[in-house]
Amino acid sequence: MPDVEHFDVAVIGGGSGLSAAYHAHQAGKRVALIEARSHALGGTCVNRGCIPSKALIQSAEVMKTIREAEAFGLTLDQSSVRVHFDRIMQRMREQRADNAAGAKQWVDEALTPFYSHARFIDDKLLETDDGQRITADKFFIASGARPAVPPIDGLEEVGYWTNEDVLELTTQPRRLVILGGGYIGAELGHFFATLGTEVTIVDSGRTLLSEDHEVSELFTQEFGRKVWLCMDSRAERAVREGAGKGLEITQGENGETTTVLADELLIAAGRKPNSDALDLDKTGVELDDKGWIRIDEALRTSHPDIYAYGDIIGQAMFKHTSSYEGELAYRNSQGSNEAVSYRANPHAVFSDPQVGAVGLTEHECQQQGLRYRVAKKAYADVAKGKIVGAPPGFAKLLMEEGSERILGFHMIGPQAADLVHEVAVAMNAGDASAALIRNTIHIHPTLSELVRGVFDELG
Ligand SMILES: Cc1cc2nc3c(=O)[nH]c(=O)nc-3n(C[C@H](O)[C@H](O)[C@H](O)COP(=O)(O)OP(=O)(O)OC[C@H]3O[C@@H](n4cnc5c(N)ncnc54)[C@H](O)[C@@H]3O)c2cc1C
Ligand SMILES: NC(=O)c1ccc[n+]([C@@H]2O[C@H](COP(=O)([O-])OP(=O)(O)OC[C@H]3O[C@@H](n4cnc5c(N)ncnc54)[C@H](O)[C@@H]3O)[C@@H](O)[C@H]2O)c1
Repeated sequence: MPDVEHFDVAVIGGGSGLSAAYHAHQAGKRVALIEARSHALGGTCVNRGCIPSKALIQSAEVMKTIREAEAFGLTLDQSSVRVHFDRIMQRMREQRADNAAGAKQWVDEALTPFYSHARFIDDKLLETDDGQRITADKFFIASGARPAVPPIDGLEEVGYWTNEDVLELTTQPRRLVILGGGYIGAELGHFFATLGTEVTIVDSGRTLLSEDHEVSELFTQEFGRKVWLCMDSRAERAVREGAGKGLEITQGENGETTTVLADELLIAAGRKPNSDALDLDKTGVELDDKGWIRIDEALRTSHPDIYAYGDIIGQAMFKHTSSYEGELAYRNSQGSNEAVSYRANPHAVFSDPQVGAVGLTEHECQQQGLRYRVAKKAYADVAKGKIVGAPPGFAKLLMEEGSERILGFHMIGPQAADLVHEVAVAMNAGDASAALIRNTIHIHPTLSELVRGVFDELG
């Protein structure tokens, strides 16, 4: 029988798992970190998600600036612009490797790493594939999620990419069909389309993105200028025609069936939890019917010494959110009792236009029976908005009637992801009063005047 090594804390997953591990290490605990992929510390965000996708999108943003130069009095020979796809991909891979190496260095120095796949073989007893056994006082499961592939006839035979395969490309596809117009479809669609790939997005919804309805509507309208959109569409089967591949789709309830063809097919239709290979039945940790780990407000599972956070709990699947959850879960494991709160949890879609938001959408305000007031202001309404070219886009504020509490804030347009933060800070401060922003002097001329301006509307 292999020896069992005991730790204060054991963390499964070297992505946001590093958050709980970091706080445990800072507190002087002996920490075991179990990660199946030794070359990919930092998990999805560093290796398959945030970092590589944003590195690619940066190249698209530069291309957009070149394409729009004329409007700012700069004439460029557009036909001389060359896309070196291989260099763009190489740059992304270097950034990814650099980040992963930095994370690995810290793990190797600060923690006790086990680079192997782990599963529970008993209550509070883990075994790795290479035969090591680990017990701990407290466990943290941060084993994440992977691409969900819908059961579409013929898909496996025809072949497809996920966001992970895209990162290994060396040549640019001429035409691409993307199934799914959520975060990944909007972001990678922006990357490919801006660099000249003919992109078609197929989605079952009526608009792209699950944002406040006015943001989703404007996004769909603007994004539809550079990609083909097949909305309200059901994928019936995957097909191959000559060298091309694509989807047979039906639009609407009784709509016609058509085929959308391209060189390649990218599936971006949501995520699936990595709970299936952990043998959680040995621990009593409960899953919901889709396999996400059930947790309470303290991020504790149904086992008192096992916590779970990050994508594996299926809530707000963002890097910054899982880092926050990791710190909270660690504190709760040490006697604190703080409830997780997503009230002021911001998010962004790094597409074109860009989206940034925090708090409730207008539909959520209605569903919760809240009495609210709405204000909206366009980029073109502020000086800096005009200076940057008066792009389509706006800021939208939802404020509670009477209390003046900020309920939600939504932006679509340049720098929306950065601009939304001051509202998140205000929502975290005291009574989350809209007056906090209204009474703050903002620099002129900046796009932050759009944020202040929309608060002024309800002053
Ligand atoms: C294309 C894409 C772009 C994204 N862009 C953004 C963005 O811009 N901003 C943002 O905030 N979020 C973004 N996200 C979401 C973000 O990446 C995730 O929410 C976050 O990385 C989740 O972290 P996690 O630790 O829960 O899971 P992961 O990072 O997936 O970590 C789980 C780790 O556990 C390991 N593991 C799993 N099972 C076991 C086991 N049994 N034994 C040992 N190891 C195991 C895996 O190898 C993995 O390394 C993006 C996601 C994708 C897919
Ligand atoms: N900027 C960011 O923070 C960022 C970026 C990328 C990914 N992510 C995270 O990764 C997660 C996964 O992203 P995603 O884009 O795969 O999922 P998503 O949930 O954002 O979007 C999936 C889309 O696919 C559509 N869809 C699903 N099945 C379909 C089917 N059979 N036919 C037609 N349409 C279908 C849905 O209607 C939806 O619009 C996100 O939820 C997000 O948490 C975050």
